[in-house]
Amino acid sequence: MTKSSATSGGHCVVDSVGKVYSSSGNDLEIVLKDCSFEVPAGSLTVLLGPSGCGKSTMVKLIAGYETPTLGQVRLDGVPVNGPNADRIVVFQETALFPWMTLQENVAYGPVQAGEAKAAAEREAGALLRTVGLAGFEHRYPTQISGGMQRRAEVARALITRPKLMLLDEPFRGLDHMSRGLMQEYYLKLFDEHRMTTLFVTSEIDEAIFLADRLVVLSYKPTVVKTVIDVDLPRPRNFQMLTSATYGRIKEQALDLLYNEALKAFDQTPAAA
Ligand SMILES: Nc1ncnc2c1ncn2[C@@H]1O[C@H](COP(=O)(O)OP(=O)(O)OP(=O)(O)O)[C@@H](O)[C@H]1O
Repeated sequence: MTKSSATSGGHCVVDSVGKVYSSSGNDLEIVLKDCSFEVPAGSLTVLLGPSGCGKSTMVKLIAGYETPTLGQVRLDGVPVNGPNADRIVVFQETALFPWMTLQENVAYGPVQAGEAKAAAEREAGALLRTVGLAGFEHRYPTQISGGMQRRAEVARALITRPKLMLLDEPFRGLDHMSRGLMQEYYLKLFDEHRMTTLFVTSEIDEAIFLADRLVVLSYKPTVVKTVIDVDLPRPRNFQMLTSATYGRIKEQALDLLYNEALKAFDQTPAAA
């Protein structure tokens, strides 16, 4: 995907969305309660909230894998009624096909959509180089590290030119150093393509480092506590983590999250 071919649009509106699950027996659990926020087109919006508050549930509703109990999700004004290639989700777990090379994996979507294999693989190779996988195009997923798999995963999502990228804790489980590098790779791609992104995390530093805006969630029943504009310049670098602006945003987000994290902790059943 070249800069000029980057997809436009992707303005996502989450409008008064609620989600109730029925658990074992007839008990109902209100996970999301009247949540409203927007992902502006071309923005990198981060959904930040304590573990278990319903972040993945929100991603599933926006992706169209599940239906809201109340409210509506809209993409560029059109109500979301199910999954569609205009919204691509990258999960924490790898979904690469183990029997295909990285290049074949990344080219898979366009080839399935009818693009010539050679052209799709050329583009796949270029994207793999952008995410730092030059020289690994012909390796199989089991022959590379977890961090490299995540990068190939992002390349595979990008090649389909979705209107909205949904990344659900894609770097969770990686060691500290790999996670930092992954954040840098994603920011480089974002600076280049400005693809509309909703990035989900429970890590506050990751959230601020990446975001144009933070949507901070409470604990269940979950509401949007606040939206914080992250007015750090782009391109970002790790020196910014010690800036006064960064400190101010972190303090604001931490104040909100601390009490919610305590609630989450209190509701966690004690180990037997
Ligand atoms: N399919 C389902 N059926 C019933 N309850 C569900 C279902 N999916 C999620 N839940 C409930 O929704 C709550 C929120 O789960 P979710 O995975 O969305 O949270 P999360 O914020 O993404 O968590 P984490 O940060 O730990 O990944 C869970 O505690 C669970 O009780």
